[in-house]
Amino acid sequence: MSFSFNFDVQSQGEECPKSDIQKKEEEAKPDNTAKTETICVLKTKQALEHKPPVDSESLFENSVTETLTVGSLPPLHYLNECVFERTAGEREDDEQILSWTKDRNTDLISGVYEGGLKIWECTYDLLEHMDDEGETFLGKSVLDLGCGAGLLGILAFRRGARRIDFQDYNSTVIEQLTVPNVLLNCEEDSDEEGKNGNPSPKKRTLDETQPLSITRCNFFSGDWSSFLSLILSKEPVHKYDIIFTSETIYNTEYYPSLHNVFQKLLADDGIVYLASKSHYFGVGGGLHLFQTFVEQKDVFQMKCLKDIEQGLKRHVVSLKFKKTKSET
Ligand SMILES: C[S@@+](CC[C@H](N)C(=O)[O-])C[C@H]1O[C@@H](n2cnc3c(N)ncnc32)[C@H](O)[C@@H]1O
Repeated sequence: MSFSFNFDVQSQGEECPKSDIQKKEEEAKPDNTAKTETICVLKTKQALEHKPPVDSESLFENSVTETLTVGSLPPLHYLNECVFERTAGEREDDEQILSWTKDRNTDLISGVYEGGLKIWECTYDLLEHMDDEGETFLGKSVLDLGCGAGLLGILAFRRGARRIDFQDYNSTVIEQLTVPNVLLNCEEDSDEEGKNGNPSPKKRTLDETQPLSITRCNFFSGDWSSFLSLILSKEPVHKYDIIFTSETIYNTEYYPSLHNVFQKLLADDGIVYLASKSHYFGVGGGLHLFQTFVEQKDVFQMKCLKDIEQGLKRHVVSLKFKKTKSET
């Protein structure tokens, strides 16, 4: 598996798949010059809620399923990303990101495709950290923010979380990758049975009252501001006990909307687990810039949980609401 990444910050005059809002703006512009500017400036995508399809068979056509095992965590199943290279033309892809990323061999096109079709390195770091920490997730409400393949949310799902919401910028990622991956994890693995049919220690960590049913999961696409408005529009407003977010702080432009999601949607005693590289070459963001941003906002206490020194430096951190004086 390759961990290299190619950022493609949109250059002038190139044609690329566009978000609905970008398309609308272009229609209103009379000439091509304005069109190019619009593509470069706007990075918004209207939030949508996605329901899993009734007939999901076509999602798995010509696919190869992989299984990831980390320590004592339940095995996590997912589609090998090479399926999109072979079947891009046959899949639903209004955003055209499957064919675009295949042809351009790019990991990220800022504001168009935010990288969700591959599993990024820090997801593995965060899974390892969750294994070390032994979080059970029982009865918790979890958000996998910028989920891509959704392995962090799927871990919470397999471990008995009460509600798991998945959000990705791209609707194609949600429909073609996240939803199929959750479906692949809806059956218990036979190797979780212990000897004589008794539950193994692994299986006992699952909440027996929570069936592995996709009805516990919700799926959203769209940019973070729009996603936040959508969640806040539902009464009663839902707050999350745990927010996972891996490799989502590469672009400093998105820090205000990301921070706003944390601030508005995290439960008072909730926790954000964030995993990131120290620095993202090519786009400029990274953990230290985000930490400065968080300190300036003065809402969250950020704590380092794990540093990984091999290869590009990576980190796992947590964010919790700062306590007011009366609470301490
Ligand atoms: C590099 S991918 C990481 C995917 C996954 N978390 C992983 O670690 O494999 C970054 C993710 O952040 C999300 N993202 C980035 N910027 C966003 C924005 N402004 N609004 C909404 N989502 C965004 C995208 O959905 C994308 O999947």
